[in-house]
Amino acid sequence: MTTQEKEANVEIKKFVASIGITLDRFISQRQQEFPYAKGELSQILRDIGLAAKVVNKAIMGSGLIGIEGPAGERNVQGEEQQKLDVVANMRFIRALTKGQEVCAIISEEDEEMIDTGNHEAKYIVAMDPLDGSSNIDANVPIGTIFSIYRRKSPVGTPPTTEDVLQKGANQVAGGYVLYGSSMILTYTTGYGVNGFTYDHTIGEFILSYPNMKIKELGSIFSYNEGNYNDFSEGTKAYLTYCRNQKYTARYIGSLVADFHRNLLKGGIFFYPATSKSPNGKLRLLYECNSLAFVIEQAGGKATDGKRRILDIEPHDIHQRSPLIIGSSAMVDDVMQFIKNEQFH
Ligand SMILES: O=P(O)(O)OC[C@H]1O[C@](O)(COP(=O)(O)O)[C@@H](O)[C@@H]1O
Ligand SMILES: [Mg+2]
Ligand SMILES: [Mg+2]
Repeated sequence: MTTQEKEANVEIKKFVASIGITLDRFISQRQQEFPYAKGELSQILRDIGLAAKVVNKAIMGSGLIGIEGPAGERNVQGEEQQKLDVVANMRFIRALTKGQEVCAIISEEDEEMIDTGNHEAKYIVAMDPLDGSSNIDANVPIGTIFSIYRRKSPVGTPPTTEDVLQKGANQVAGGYVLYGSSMILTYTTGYGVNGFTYDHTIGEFILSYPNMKIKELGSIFSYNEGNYNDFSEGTKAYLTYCRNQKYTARYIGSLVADFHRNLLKGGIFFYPATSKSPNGKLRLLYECNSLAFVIEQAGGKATDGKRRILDIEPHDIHQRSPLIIGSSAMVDDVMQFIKNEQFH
């Protein structure tokens, strides 16, 4: 072999080595750690990755192909649906149905549970197909949030509401996709949190954030200042404490983006009960549960101000919950301030 060929070989090896592990390979490697695993959950994670690629393409080109703006319908929450809410919803439902490993889906955009017809399938998916809808047209990062559960009803029968009304602690996987300056898929199956960045030059998600951990004590606090007057005295007292600590205030208004930033940098996000949303604004089954699973696996905490989010028994697929989530020491501090308010 000539020197040139040897050098070229070295370059090729270097290039190949520089490509991190792909999501696909990571999933397969992890699956081997569970001898009983048959690949169904792996397939669902792949289906989510596929749908995310398609949705990302639609988002990137939305201004060019006229899918910005309202769709002219309202969803079950009474919110005006954006065209991209509808597109993302369709794409994720299609990918999960065609993947054949999911028997039922609940979505922010659908009033009722969706029976996919895959009655032999063992899994349920709860999803917020497009999170941060109010930011779509402003080109601000948005996301997708998902939770995966094992069904409770017998395989081979139609899924029931009992299958979808499960507490967060029953999740077998939870995560989100962030559509920002780059697309990042982050998830946990209960064995740590890993983040994958999409490399569009090779069309693959590449492991870029292995074994993510959140700082015990961060210095970012994140909430909608416009709701301040509605907050409880304890929450207001904590916000004063944050200001006195010279913490940094950051609020994007897309839950996934605010969450991801705090996960990387350390911080706390909260959307408490307000007069407009007495039970909080965010939805337990397809916004709070998944992020609570991820944050706990990263060493943080998530509460509704009274209970651990993952212990809340749901009674309605679209029920809302106050959410306080992030660095464990900061969540403990808020809880202390809330506890103290009862004594004043
Ligand atoms: O505009 P507000 O009241 O601050 O609410 C922002 C919150 O609402 C949401 O946009 C709700 O999610 P959807 O966009 O999926 O409906 C969150 O992403 C975000 O954290
Ligand atoms: Mg949302
Ligand atoms: Mg949404």
